[in-house]
Amino acid sequence: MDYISTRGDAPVLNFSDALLAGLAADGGLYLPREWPALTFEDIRALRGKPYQEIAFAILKPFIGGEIADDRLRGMIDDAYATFRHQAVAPVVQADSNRFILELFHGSTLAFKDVAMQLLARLMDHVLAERGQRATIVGATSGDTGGAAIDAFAASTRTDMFILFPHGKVSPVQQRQMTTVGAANVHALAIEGHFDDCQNLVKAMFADTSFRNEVKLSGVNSINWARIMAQVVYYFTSAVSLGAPDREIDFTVPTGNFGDIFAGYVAKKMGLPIGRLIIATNENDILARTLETGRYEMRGVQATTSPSMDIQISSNFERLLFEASARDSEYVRRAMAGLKQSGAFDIESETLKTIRKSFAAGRTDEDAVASEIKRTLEETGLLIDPHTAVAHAVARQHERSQAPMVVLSTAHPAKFPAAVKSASGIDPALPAWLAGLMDKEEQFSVLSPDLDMLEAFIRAQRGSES
Ligand SMILES: Cc1ncc(COP(=O)(O)O)c(C=O)c1O
Ligand SMILES: N[C@@H](CCOP(=O)(O)O)C(=O)O
Repeated sequence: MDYISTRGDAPVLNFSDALLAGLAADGGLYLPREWPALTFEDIRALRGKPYQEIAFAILKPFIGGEIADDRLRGMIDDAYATFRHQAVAPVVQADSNRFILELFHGSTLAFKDVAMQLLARLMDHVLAERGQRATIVGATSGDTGGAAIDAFAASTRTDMFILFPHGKVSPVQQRQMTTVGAANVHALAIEGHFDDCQNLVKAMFADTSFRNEVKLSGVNSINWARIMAQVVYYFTSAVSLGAPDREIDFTVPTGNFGDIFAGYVAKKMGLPIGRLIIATNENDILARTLETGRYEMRGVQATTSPSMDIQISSNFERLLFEASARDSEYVRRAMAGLKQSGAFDIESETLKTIRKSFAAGRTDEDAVASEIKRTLEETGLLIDPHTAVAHAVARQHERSQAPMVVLSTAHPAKFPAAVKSASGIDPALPAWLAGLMDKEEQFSVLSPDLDMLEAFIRAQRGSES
């Protein structure tokens, strides 16, 4: 399978090279040249199969023959053996026609584990085959960082630097990044917002000499392999609810647009998804964009769903590319507008195409707290604030013709203060994380300065490679 950049000006790569590249050299994001298509019968045949087997069927066409089948199966099995639920991503009924897809049964209690556990194995495999090492950088608003550090702590071929906004992640999220104690991983608290961290990561990729010198790679959802691994649970949940014989709607709590874009990919591959509902907190840039056709940044608000406190939603670029019939010149213009003025307008045909598949809604902080309480009363389930954002928005978009699946992206124990204040219940961390809050932390505090950051990475990486 060939991979092309959304900006049309980077080399076409195979899967392994796209995996290691992270971001394309022209600043764009890699996507497969064409979408693998599954027939109605192919999808029906997935019913009743274990998660791992469905993962193999969905992922193989994206990887082509680059990894032997038995090796790929082994990596999938190992990745999902780390999950504490046999189904990996179980579906729980919340109402007659509303279901919750639980994506938080991995080691760090967030949906990021689903992709990150596989990504670490894929990267180590490709690096080992080539006899290479890589320096991985990542930006996190809280969950990507913990999942990445957990997944890569055992890696012998990578040095990892995770940038998080100082003081703006939950205490559990912070400790999942700062207490691992592995020599190859470094947690960096940046004085700024998540968008500053993400901009620094993109700036490091744009600095060609640094990129080549340290063999830079990335694990944010700018890396295609992250999206690819997340496509799988759209299939597992949809077939468990009767697809392909009926349409399924999904509501996804959205920040960087990676998770919901994976749903769009599943739809492109033939899964009968009716609507993909973008759910935002008060940082509602995506809901406003769907409504007005103008993507326009405003200041970031701190909320109880901090992982979605984002203004620059990286994967929206992938959607623009697809919805504009892969017009890379248009994508380049839009991204230049965003960089220069913090805004761009979506062409009317592209917007029409987006609105055919997507709808959007926002919630405020009061609604999130009420939703946590209401869901507990109605279903007995304690949900986290990100899931509550999605649940509240899902209620606005339900229709009798299709079941609604709400993606539950984090365990409530990652956000105990917000959950307790809304529900009165203090959610306990699972046994394997007991003692997390008492462990000694190790992290460095840095200002959002590219030169200083690159110097820091050179020095730390140099001392350990
Ligand atoms: C718990 C949680 N929910 C939702 C999101 C938003 O997902 P995405 O950035 O893929 O849109 C994030 C961050 O990515 C998250 O950590
Ligand atoms: N919400 C994310 C932000 C980074 O998103 P990613 O999916 O691009 O890695 C987080 O928790 O870090």
